[in-house]
Amino acid sequence: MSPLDPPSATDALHDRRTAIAALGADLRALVEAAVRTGAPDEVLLLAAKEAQHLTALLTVRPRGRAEVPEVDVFPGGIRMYSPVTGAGSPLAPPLQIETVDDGAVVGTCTLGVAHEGPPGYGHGGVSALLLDEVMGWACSYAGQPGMTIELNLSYKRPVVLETPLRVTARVTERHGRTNLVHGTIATTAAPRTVLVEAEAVFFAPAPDQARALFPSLRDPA
Ligand SMILES: CCCCCCCC(=O)SCCNC(=O)CCNC(=O)[C@H](O)C(C)(C)COP(=O)(O)OP(=O)(O)OC[C@H]1O[C@@H](n2cnc3c(N)ncnc32)[C@H](O)[C@@H]1OP(=O)(O)O
Repeated sequence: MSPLDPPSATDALHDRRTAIAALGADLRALVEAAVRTGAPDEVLLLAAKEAQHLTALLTVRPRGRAEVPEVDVFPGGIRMYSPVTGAGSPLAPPLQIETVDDGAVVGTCTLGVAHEGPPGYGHGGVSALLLDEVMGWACSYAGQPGMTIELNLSYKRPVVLETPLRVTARVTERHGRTNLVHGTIATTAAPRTVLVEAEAVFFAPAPDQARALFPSLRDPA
């Protein structure tokens, strides 16, 4: 089993994750519709009322700011509400960590108009988001989950929206708790044509640092 495979889930956990993902998918469709709509003002105001109703429906036992959701595996595992990979997040494309290819971690996703920077193209910050995530997974895959302490990007070509993307990352060097990581974004149709390239430094906090940063962690080691 790869370290990226989620551990087997109980039926209740599976059902909860399925329900979270169903809501996430519809919220993403709603966000995309909202940023593309040409509906008249009165329809927007009606939709705003409906959105307030939904917010009230969901504001039940909200989790604390630093609480790890019970449906997650942290660190190094499934994050249902991640703004990048989270099936339950309306912000996430969501990116899927699909394969580990020759030591590299590969993620795939398609950006929508909600992720737009220049018209028709992805926002540069969204590219950084995708790369940061997949580079983080590369550290986890290499056995040392960590936090980004440096991230440098080179934007070579614009990232087209509504086009399947391939994000790759690989740890190139390790020095103690520090990992140097290389990452790229390309389209799945032309994986050799690099659109965005990144170099990053990740740091794996020592157990005492991790305990201070993440008080709800059960096993900081
Ligand atoms: C699988 C899911 C993937 C998700 C990936 C998402 C990744 C993220 O987005 S993480 C969020 C963004 N990153 C952060 O918030 C990190 C903020 N930084 C920090 O909290 C701290 O710098 C922390 C905890 C990492 C290190 O703490 P600190 O007290 O600096 O530790 P310290 O022991 O002094 O430094 C560790 C090493 O890192 C170096 N370092 C620390 N910060 C930096 C920095 N900003 N730039 C360069 N080097 C740094 C130090 O020089 C030191 O190097 P060495 O061991 O060679 O002397």
